[in-house]
Amino acid sequence: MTLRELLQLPKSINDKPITAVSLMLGPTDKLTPFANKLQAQNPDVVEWRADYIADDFSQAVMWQQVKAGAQAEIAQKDVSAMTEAKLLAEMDQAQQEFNANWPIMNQQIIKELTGSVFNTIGSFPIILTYRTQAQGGKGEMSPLAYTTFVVNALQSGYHFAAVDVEYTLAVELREKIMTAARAVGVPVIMSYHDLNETPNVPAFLADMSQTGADIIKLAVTPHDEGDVDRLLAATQAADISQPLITISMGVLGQRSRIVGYQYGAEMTFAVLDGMPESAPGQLTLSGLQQAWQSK
Ligand SMILES: O=C1C[C@@](O)(C(=O)O)C[C@@H](O)[C@@H]1O
Repeated sequence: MTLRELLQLPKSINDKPITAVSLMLGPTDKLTPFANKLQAQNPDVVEWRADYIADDFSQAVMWQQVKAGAQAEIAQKDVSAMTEAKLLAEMDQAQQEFNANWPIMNQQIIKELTGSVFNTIGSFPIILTYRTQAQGGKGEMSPLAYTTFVVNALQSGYHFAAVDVEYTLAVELREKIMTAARAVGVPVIMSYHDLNETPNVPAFLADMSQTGADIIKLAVTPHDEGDVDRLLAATQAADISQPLITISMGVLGQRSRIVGYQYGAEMTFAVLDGMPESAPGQLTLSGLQQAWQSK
């Protein structure tokens, strides 16, 4: 099956790869300007980089907010030391209750976050990605909290075109996400970023292919042109059953984003004009299209 078929995208009218742009908005950013640019520039899919927002609604952050409110209330009261001790004990109790209620609250928060993304840009197929810091993203959640976030988003009732799972996540957590994805008919992209070098690409692709994921994505860092060639050659020679997305990052690797499809990379990530890149070396969508036209 091709990646286009897996993601249920319309047939390509040219031979070009699927174009993806990333949505990287934080809690105070507005979605509408992004949505307007999206309509105007029209990529094939949008990757929701949830790591830009999810941590602002983590259990620790939400408890800090609740606690600050309660503390402000106590501070306003003129209370004796004894009463204060009692109020602090009540706060402990409140924290325990908060923790007990957290799974349900978390579910609700994630549903609302997902809903706001789908209500604004849901006319585009959306890939769900939570990228950890170790893999080049902003996400600082624990592996378990990351897993819970992704599982909840998958179960929120909104249908994602695909879900990204980091290859570095523990096998049992990866399996949890894959099981949840399968239950709602969402294909899994197993992804790995090497932010330092271009490793042994054939070995990596073969190992990643064993995970049972539907799509394999490998982004690496070149030190010279030879590294970029190596990535492209390994993409072409890959003997795995899943569709592939391979990227050589940084300016040096930029040509992999333009010509990678000729070697078998079925999706390429670009930037909407006037938006920040989600990984080093991304071209603008218009720059990418110009590069294709001038070939
Ligand atoms: O995995 C990828 C590919 C990417 O890292 C890139 O190099 O374009 C950009 C990320 O947002 C995405 O999740």
